[in-house]
Order: sequence, then structure tokens, then C-alpha cells
Amino acid sequence: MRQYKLAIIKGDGIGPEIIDEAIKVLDAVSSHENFELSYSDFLMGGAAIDVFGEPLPEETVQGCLKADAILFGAIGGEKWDTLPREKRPETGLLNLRKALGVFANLRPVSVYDELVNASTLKPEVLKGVDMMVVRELTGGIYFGQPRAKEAERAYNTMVYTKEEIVRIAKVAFESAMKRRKQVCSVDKANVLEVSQLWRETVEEVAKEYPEVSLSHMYVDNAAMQMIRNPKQFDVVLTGNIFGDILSDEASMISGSIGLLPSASVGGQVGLFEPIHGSAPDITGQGIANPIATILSAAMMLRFALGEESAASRIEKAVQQVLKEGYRTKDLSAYEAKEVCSTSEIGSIIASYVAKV
Ligand SMILES: NC(=O)C1=CN([C@@H]2O[C@H](COP(=O)(O)OP(=O)(O)OC[C@H]3O[C@@H](n4cnc5c(N)ncnc54)[C@H](O)[C@@H]3O)[C@@H](O)[C@H]2O)C=CC1
Ligand SMILES: CC(C)CC(=O)C(=O)O
Ligand SMILES: [Mg+2]
Repeated sequence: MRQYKLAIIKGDGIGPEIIDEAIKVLDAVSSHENFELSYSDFLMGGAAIDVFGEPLPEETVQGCLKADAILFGAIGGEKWDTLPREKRPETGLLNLRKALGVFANLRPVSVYDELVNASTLKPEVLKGVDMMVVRELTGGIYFGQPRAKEAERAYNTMVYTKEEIVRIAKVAFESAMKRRKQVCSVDKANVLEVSQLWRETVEEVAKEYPEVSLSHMYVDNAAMQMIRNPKQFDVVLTGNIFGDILSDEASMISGSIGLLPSASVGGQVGLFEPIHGSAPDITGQGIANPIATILSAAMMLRFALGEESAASRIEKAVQQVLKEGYRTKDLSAYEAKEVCSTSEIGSIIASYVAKV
């Protein structure tokens, strides 16, 4: 029997609630598809600060490096917000991504027919949206030096090397080759030198992919175009901060940030994480939507473990459950037959895995 070792990082806030549901679904699909998963828990973020005094213990990095894949919930919360930057949960996540070398974050955005009314956008604008945001994840302004916060002045630096741009651009073009063969590179080349290098380099990489059409868009326009006409996008290639912001925006095309999964790849081991954070405002209420995490687990099965059939079984189960009108609170206003708790919808999806 095929066996895989997973590192599990539940994290903070709703992290443990949503990961528990993803594991329920993984257990259901593995028994059905005849492979075995073993889980090892590791601490990170605020949970690790409380135990070890640091957000990313070495034990967690080593455990992750030994795993076949990592499933991650979310980190952060008010309790740790006053700590200096190096000690914060968010820095732990950035450092984990860097330590794993996962420079490419793939964030697919699509619209379920059943949720077409869940967005504030019109159904005709939404129907058929299918885009892939390819976000650079281990460079840019979140990592650049120098950085400092002084009493009267603070600064960060956005840096990209040509090598970093080439490798993420290749991921975007390879993705486009399997899709509708269009890449829209999003930058701010009208004001930022780093974006000028980004644009020139993406142009160079494009020459290796003559079948793919490349366009460029400034990030402010891209934010507007995503709402005006999201169907125009196939692959959106962008840097760390722009991709972070645009993908949260894009989640509202789907209807809720609780729906969007992601795969952080390109390193030794893949990290699979919902795009949202730890949602302290709803923690412990049993109302978080676990679908983004469940779909991240599906991406993990596909990209890290090569279990395509299991991955698509999970995706079909999620679709069927939404079709039948089961909704968590974030989506409850939209043709809900039944409003479910986090745990209820996880169990329903797990039970549908065998039926689809
Ligand atoms: N990958 C990660 O672990 C991330 C961590 N964070 C951290 O999370 C904390 C909260 O950050 P926010 O800016 O509030 O962003 P957030 O993504 O945690 O929440 C934004 C809003 O979306 C809602 N939401 C998020 N996930 C949901 C889900 N699965 N189901 C239903 N509703 C959901 C929340 O209730 C909140 O109203 C901060 O400490 C932040 O630094 C933020 C983003 C990513
Ligand atoms: C620590 C943050 C950069 C996390 C975040 O918002 C994200 O990766 O989407
Ligand atoms: Mg974000």
C-alpha cells in the first residue's frame, strides 16, 4: 500500500478547527483510494511562541523537511501582535516558506455555479471565471533588506533578483501551457525599478513559450479589472505583496475567503495552506469555513503525492455538497438548504468522498 508522511501545522485561531476537518476528509479519501497517511503535528506561530518562546522552532523545520508534504492551517492573533517583528507568528510563517524554498504560491480562483449569487458581482460577470494567481512567495518587500522601524522613520525594501523573477515566471508560463495559454504579469513598472526588471525579465522568459500570449498590467488597474471583468484572466503572475492582496480580493469572486486554497511549491517539500489567516473574530465559534483547507489538502494530494484521483474526488465532493445546499455561515445567505457548523460540513464532505 502507498504510504505518505504528512507534517501538520494547525497554528492559531481557527487553524486547529479547519485542519481537523481536512484530516477527516483525508482519512475518508485515503481509505477509499487505498493509500495510508500518517500525521505528525508541529507547532508554529503563536502556539509555538507560547511553548518555545519562538514562532518557528527548529524541530518544526526539521519535521517538515522530513515529511512528504505539509498541511498548514493559519497563524497569528492579537495576543502576539505587540511582539517585535522577528518574534511574531507571521515572521515564523515567512521563515518557514524561506526554509522550505517554496518560492511559488499557486492560488486558483473559480466560481461554483451554486455560489454564483454569493458574490456581490453580477452572475454574468462571474460565470466561467477560472484563473490561477501565481504569487512569488520568498522574495520581495516581505523579505528585502534593509528594513527597520525607528522612532521617527521606518522603511522596507522591495528587492527581486533576475534569477528569482525567471524561476517564478517559468512556473506561470508552465501553468499557462496547461490552461488557456495566457499570462498577465502584474507589476508597478510605472514607478518601481524592481517592477521594471520584473517586466523585462518576464518578457525574456516569454520567448521560451511562443504559444503563450503575455500581457502586462499595473497592479492598481489589475485590482479594478478583477472586479470589472475577472474572466479576462487566465494566469496572473505577480510578486509577493501584490499577489497577497490581489488573491484576497479575488476570493470574493468565489464568494468567501473561506473557499480559496493554495499550494506553496518549488522547494524540497510542498506547503499547502488556505489563503486566509487565523480569523480571530470567529475563532472557537464553530463557524469557520474549512473548504479552503480541504481544497488545499486536495492540492497536496495532486501536486505533492501524485494522488490525482483522490484529489479530484475531494474536489467533486466539495462541489456536490455545495450543490445540495450545505453552507457554513459565511455563505449562508446564498441558497442554503442547511447552515452547517465547521465540523458538520467537514463530516458531510468526508461522507460524500465515497459517493462521488
Ligand atoms: N497564512 C496565515 O496564517 C495568515 C495569517 N494572518 C494573520 O491572521 C490574523 C487575522 O488576520 P485578518 O487580517 O483578520 O485576516 P483573516 O484572513 O484571518 O480574516 C479576514 C476576515 O475573513 C474571515 N475569514 C477568514 N477565514 C475564514 C474562514 N475560513 N471562514 C469564514 N470566514 C473567514 C475572518 O473571520 C475575517 O472577518 C492576523 O494575525 C494576521 O497576521 C493573515 C493572513 C494569512
Ligand atoms: C504572513 C502573511 C504574509 C501571510 C499572508 O497574508 C499570506 O501569505 O497570504
Ligand atoms: Mg494574505
